[in-house]
Amino acid sequence: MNNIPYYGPAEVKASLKYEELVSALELALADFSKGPEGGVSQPLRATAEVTKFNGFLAAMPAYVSSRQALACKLVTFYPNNTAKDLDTHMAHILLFDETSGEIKAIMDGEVITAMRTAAVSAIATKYLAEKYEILAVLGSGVQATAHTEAFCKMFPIKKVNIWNHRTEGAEKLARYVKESLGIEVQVFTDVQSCVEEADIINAATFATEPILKEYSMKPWVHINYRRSSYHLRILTAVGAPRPQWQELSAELMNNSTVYVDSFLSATKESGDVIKSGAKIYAEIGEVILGTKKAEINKKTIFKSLGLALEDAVSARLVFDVMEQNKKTAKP
Ligand SMILES: NC(=O)c1ccc[n+]([C@@H]2O[C@H](COP(=O)([O-])OP(=O)(O)OC[C@H]3O[C@@H](n4cnc5c(N)ncnc54)[C@H](O)[C@@H]3O)[C@@H](O)[C@H]2O)c1
Ligand SMILES: O=C(O)[C@@H]1CCCCN1
Repeated sequence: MNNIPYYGPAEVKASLKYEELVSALELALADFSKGPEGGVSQPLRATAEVTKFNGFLAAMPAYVSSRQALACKLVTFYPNNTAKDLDTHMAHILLFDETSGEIKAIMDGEVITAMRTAAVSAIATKYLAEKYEILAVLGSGVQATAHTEAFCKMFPIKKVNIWNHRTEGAEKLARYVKESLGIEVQVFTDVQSCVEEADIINAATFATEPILKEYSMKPWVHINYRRSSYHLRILTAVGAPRPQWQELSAELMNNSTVYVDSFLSATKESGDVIKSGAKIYAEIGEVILGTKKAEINKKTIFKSLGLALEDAVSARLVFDVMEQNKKTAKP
């Protein structure tokens, strides 16, 4: 138990690159959707509710055989922390040796939670969207910022539209987009106008009631009359992680082709799925595997709950980089 390495947020951030994360997670999501022969073991996360303080503590263990990644994330979610100027999600990840079960490292899990969630939304977008010029972002917190960064790195985004329920937040994110990413940006005060022209929409808020309604999305952007000239838009939705919460209206869910990260998580944890009764078309891993084709004649939603396998794969990537750094630093 002595000398277990600890990697803080700065070390984790320096070790992870979106390109590598996307490739590794794509393979792991495909393994997951293969079923038992994919070599992924991942129960539904166990959650201890702290009702008095509107929070929870979740344990998220997973094993991904193809990456030799065995890990458990412990994450707290306290939405009321915003008022205290504290992070709303706090997380640590324990990484284990797959052969012996010994602990190999403990690391910050907040950077991983932000980056792996954005990377998975980017994977869904890569497979399911057909045009990548205008990004609409609903929310301006950790996830909205990570998604903006990941999407702008991975796709040829020309403009970012931002809406947040508090305009100051949207303006802060807009300054980051303009000054650090060098991309045109516009802040909106209503959701409808923000998403109207977008090719990709990302929703990452604490909304507990739908903020995005049926009328807010057109299924296609019509360029001319031939099918090849239409392009499919995508909504990646990462919020509303509780069975009673909704970020998207039931009409929108029911009039869309719904893809998820995990059938089990979506049907047990997602208010958007449970309250709307919407049918799930496929896991994104099935699309990556090619066992389910992308549906192209409807609105497209990718509903993400967040999976332990994503944390395990990311933690393993960080560990490998840190070990490599150690070797190269030795005289
Ligand atoms: N799918 C996943 O893998 C995954 C992973 C992490 C977080 N999440 C979820 O994503 C969402 C955003 O998380 P975050 O880390 O960015 O949190 P955050 O605290 O950094 O940001 C929360 C955002 O929601 C906004 N907001 C607060 N109350 C709102 C309301 N009533 N209506 C609309 N917007 C509101 C805030 O202004 C802020 O922009 C949460 O629901 C979180 O649980 C999902
Ligand atoms: O996958 C995650 O890490 C988060 C934990 C909190 C709720 C939303 N999903």
